[in-house]
Amino acid sequence: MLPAVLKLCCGISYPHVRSMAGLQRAALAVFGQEFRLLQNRFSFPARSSIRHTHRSAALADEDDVFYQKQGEAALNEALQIVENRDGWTLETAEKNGDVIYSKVLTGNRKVFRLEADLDATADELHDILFFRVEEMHEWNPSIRRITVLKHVGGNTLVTHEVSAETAGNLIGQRDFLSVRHSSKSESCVYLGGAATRFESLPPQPGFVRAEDGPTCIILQPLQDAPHRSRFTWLLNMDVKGWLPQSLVNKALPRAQVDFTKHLRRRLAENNSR
Ligand SMILES: CC(C)CCC[C@@H](C)[C@H]1CC[C@H]2[C@@H]3CC=C4C[C@@H](O)CC[C@]4(C)[C@H]3CC[C@]12C
Repeated sequence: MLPAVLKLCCGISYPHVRSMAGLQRAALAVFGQEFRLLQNRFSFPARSSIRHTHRSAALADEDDVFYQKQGEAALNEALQIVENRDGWTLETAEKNGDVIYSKVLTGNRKVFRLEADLDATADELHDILFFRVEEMHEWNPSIRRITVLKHVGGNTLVTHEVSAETAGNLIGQRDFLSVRHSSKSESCVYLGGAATRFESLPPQPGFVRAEDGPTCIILQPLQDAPHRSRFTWLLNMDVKGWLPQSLVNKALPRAQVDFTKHLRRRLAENNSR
C-alpha cells in the first residue's frame, strides 16, 4: 500500500520535476532512490526456494542451456549494436586518444561506446576481465564486489556485481545479476553480458537492482603493435531507480573513463612485475 501511495505522489509531481532547478532535482533524485529502497524492502523476500531443493540433474542442465543461450544472444545483440555504424555522436575525446560515442536506441535508451588502445594482449585482457572477474574490486574502486554464482562450461558465467558507494552518493549503490559470455575468433576476444535471473538471488534490500546489457567488450590486437589491443566497450545500462536521465547520461560515460583509467593502472602493475 505505502509504495503504491508514494508512486502515485511521484507520478503527480512528475510534470513539476521537469521544470525544477538542478539542485532540487538532485535532492528529489536522492528521495526517489530512498523510495525505491523502501519499495524493495516491501517486496522482499516472499519467494520460497523449497520447490527447488529436490531439483533433478535434468533441470540443472536445462539451466545451463538457458544461461549459455542467453549469454550468446546477449553477445550477438550487443555486437550488432556496435557494428552498426549509423547514428553515433561523439560524446568525449580524451587527451590520451580515448573516445566515447553515444547513440539513442529505439525505446529511448542511450548507449555508450568507448574505444581505447591498451598495453596488453587480447588474451591478457580476457584473463583480467573475464576469468578473474572476481578480483575486479582489487583494482577498480567503482566496484564493491563481483561474485561468480555459476559456471557454465568454460565460457559462460552468472555473476552478481555490486557497485561501490559514489562520492556524494548521488547515484546510490546498484547491484546487477548478469550472465557473462566470452568467445574467441581468430585473434579477437568478445565478451558479452546481459541482466539475467537467478532463483536464490532476488533483488536485495538496500540495493537498487540495475540491468546491464546487452553489452559487449571487443578485444582486438592492434595491427602495427601486436602486444597492444583496441578495447571497444558498449555500455548499455538501465540504472533503474528514480534518477533524472540527464544525471545518468553524465554518470555513465564518466564511469567508462574511470574504468579505463583503473584498468590501465592494473595493466601497468602487471607489466612492472
Ligand atoms: C553509474 C553507476 C550507477 C554504475 C557504475 C559502475 C559500473 C561502471 C560497473 C558496475 C558493474 C561493472 C561491470 C561488472 C562486470 C563486468 C564484466 C567484465 O567481463 C567486463 C567489465 C564489466 C562489464 C563491468 C563494467 C563496469 C560496471 C558496469
